[in-house]
Amino acid sequence: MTSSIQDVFTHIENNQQLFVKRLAEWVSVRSVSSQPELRGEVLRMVQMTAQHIERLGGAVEMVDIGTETLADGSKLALPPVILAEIGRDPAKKTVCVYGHLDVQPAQLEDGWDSDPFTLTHRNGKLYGRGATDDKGPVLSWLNCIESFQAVSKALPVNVKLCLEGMEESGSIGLGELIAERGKSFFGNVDCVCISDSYWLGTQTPCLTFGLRGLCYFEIEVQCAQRDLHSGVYGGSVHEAMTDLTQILASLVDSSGRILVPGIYKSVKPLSEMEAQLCANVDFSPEEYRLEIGATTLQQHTKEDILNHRWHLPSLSIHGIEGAFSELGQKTVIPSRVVGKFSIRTVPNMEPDEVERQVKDYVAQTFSELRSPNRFRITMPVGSQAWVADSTHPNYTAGRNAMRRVFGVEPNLIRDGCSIPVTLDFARHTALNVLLLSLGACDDGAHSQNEKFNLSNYMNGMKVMASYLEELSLVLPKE
Ligand SMILES: NCC(=O)N[C@@H](Cc1c[nH]cn1)C(=O)O
Ligand SMILES: [Zn+2]
Ligand SMILES: [Zn+2]
Repeated sequence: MTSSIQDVFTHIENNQQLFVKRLAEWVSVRSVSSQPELRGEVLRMVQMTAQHIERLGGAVEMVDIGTETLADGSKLALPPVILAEIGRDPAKKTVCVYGHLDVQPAQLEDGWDSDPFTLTHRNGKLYGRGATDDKGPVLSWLNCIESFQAVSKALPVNVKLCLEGMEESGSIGLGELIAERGKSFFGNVDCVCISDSYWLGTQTPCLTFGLRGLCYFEIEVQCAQRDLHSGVYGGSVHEAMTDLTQILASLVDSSGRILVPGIYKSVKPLSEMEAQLCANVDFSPEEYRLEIGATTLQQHTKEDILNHRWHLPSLSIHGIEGAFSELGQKTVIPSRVVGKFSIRTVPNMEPDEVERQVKDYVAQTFSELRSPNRFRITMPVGSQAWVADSTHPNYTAGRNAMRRVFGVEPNLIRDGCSIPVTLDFARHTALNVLLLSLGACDDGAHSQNEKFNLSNYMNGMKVMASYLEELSLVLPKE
């Protein structure tokens, strides 16, 4: 008797302990792509995943994508990209699953309640860096495929995998690979699925069809050849931090309005359909405020909040490299500081124009300080916003799968974060990309105490299994 999708679901349910243990192994690898000293860990994570796919009978290619040049001019090898395939039945459709194996930095001292790289199960939540962004979802795909195999149910579609180790650092090198393999590895792919985004709330599942882009800036100011005692030298040096903080303060006002001249001129006006979408989704401003622990928000209605998160640019100041930030009262004048901020871009903003506007404005602001210090501004990462065709059968398959597992209609939403590869697929292929969101809004991606709900982990694997079956039914036959 052939196995059913219910048998796959039952296998998933019966192997919860094994799947949690595996996630713990993955989270324990400190695959932080932004810290060069941990590049070996990113490589180890990629190799572990490749071996896991091979154990599932997959064919794996580890593609060398070269090196990156660090701020000091040195070269560092980029982690290879995994291009793999499980199932090559020419009679079946093919989906390509994308995910990333690198994570954002984390340390206990940031305010975690447990070691960020030790998966900790508390009250039905699996706490650890990468649990939701994006190791949990990537591992879910492999567990899902294993569950089909375990009950001897053939995969309904062929599955290709594109897994990288640099997403949290701007997916360096991936775009070129997709361009190069657009007609080969990606040539027989029918659609793409990415699970690297989050629900608007904690209960209603979501499909995401739009993301903001990201323009990341670094402003370097140097006032001396070494750090200086602020008592001995203070008052006689044009301090780099003084210059930098005045520049940063000139970028955005307390209402969140970006002060760079012309930055809003290319923003696409809100359409009636977009306004309606904001009005229809299941989202509570009060739940959102309480969940993030803010006393008040910049906006107060559901529509206004979502419009600002999805359809309008925002500017965030992230930190200052070289500034003193430890506990205690170090009395130093930092000789060289690098301020870091980013602008989330929305449709029709172009990264090149944003770069020009920001650089002109910051240079003008710096010149008005009449400072003799050395100054430089760069934009290491720049990407546009991304919006998919949510009427594509790929979205129908996602919707049907979510409805089957959760018993409710998923919300169709946009998100304010960025996933660079979505643009690479749009630029170099004609493939539809579905963001099959598995994480809850309070998962804390990039934040302290990042977590993945055990229920989202387990139900997510069932959604994936059901999505693969739905794809085989809804994708048009040739
Ligand atoms: N889960 C998606 C995500 O977190 N994407 C990052 C992408 C990034 C980070 N630095 C450069 N790109 C995001 O911050 O949106
Ligand atoms: Zn991610
Ligand atoms: Zn992330």
